[in-house]
Amino acid sequence: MEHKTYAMQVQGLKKKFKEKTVLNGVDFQVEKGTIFSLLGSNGAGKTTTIKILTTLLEPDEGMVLVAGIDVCKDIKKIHEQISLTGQFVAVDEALTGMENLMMMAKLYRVKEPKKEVQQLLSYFSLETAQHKKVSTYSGGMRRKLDIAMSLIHKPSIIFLDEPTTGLDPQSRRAMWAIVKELKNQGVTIFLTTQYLEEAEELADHIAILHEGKIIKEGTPQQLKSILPKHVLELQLSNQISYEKTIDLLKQYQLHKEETIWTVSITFQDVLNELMDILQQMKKADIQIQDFRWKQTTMEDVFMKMIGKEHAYETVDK
Ligand SMILES: Nc1ncnc2c1ncn2[C@@H]1O[C@H](COP(=O)(O)OP(=O)(O)OP(=O)(O)O)[C@@H](O)[C@H]1O
Repeated sequence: MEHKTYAMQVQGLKKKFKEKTVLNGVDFQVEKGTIFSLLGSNGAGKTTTIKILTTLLEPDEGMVLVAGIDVCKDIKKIHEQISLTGQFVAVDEALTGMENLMMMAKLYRVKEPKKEVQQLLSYFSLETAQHKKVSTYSGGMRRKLDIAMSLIHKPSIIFLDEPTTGLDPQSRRAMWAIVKELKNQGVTIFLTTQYLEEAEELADHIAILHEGKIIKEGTPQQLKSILPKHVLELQLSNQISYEKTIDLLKQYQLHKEETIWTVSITFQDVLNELMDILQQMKKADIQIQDFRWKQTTMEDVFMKMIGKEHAYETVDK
């Protein structure tokens, strides 16, 4: 069943812990050389999926091929192809960055360890810190070292489990650049993240895991097209204007936030409807404090897909 264009193929994957079913027939495919992001709420089973794909955990049922190899059959061969960074890989705090890398190079019997290690240190801008103990590193430097260590054996697939959790915005952006560069070099990346905008920024394909199954997948653009594009948020000047607006616009799809006198309107046909609304509001002497167009975010899509109330999907008539 190996497919030339897929780095990973998962079909009918099931996993239970005692009586608790975590994965209940998960299906997805990841094309080679792309970034795939698996999203899900806390406890949805993302880490469980990664553990199965990286051979740390056995599936109960289903087909799981990584680099064309069955995860239940040839673990050693899979290990040559993959790397895992994030929640499980321990960088040794008592060693320097360079020593950590050398340790990995020896573990993988890299032919020219010094040369490879220097290349990685340079690639990740860790040269000046290479002789300092990791315990003195910032969060961003540790993550970079973690990824550098996982690349020493030149894997074709890397698993990044929440690579930017806890990093400041600048380090997150630096990490994004690294992930994109890895993709440019042809590496396939399996990414989990708490930050939906990160998935949107990086992923070619996103799958949403919920209640044991993939409930939606597609490119970020495809997923965002589920929701209306045009949502106008109006902040009214006072309670009377707020109430008048709700009454006046009752035929529209509205989301109301009374405590801040804000009403969001979902449009189908922006131009005509907007002109009409503004005229009616002027006639009714409604005072608008502020307004702005809202962009659909991946978070909006995610909340809608997992059935949590979505601000602009609340129909109040
Ligand atoms: N070894 C285990 N034994 C029993 N239950 C487990 C085990 N590993 C995971 N679970 C349970 O399986 C469910 C899925 O856990 P998992 O860590 O895969 O979720 P996750 O999507 O990665 O969540 P998070 O975003 O919080 O990391 C959780 O309810 C968890 O408690």
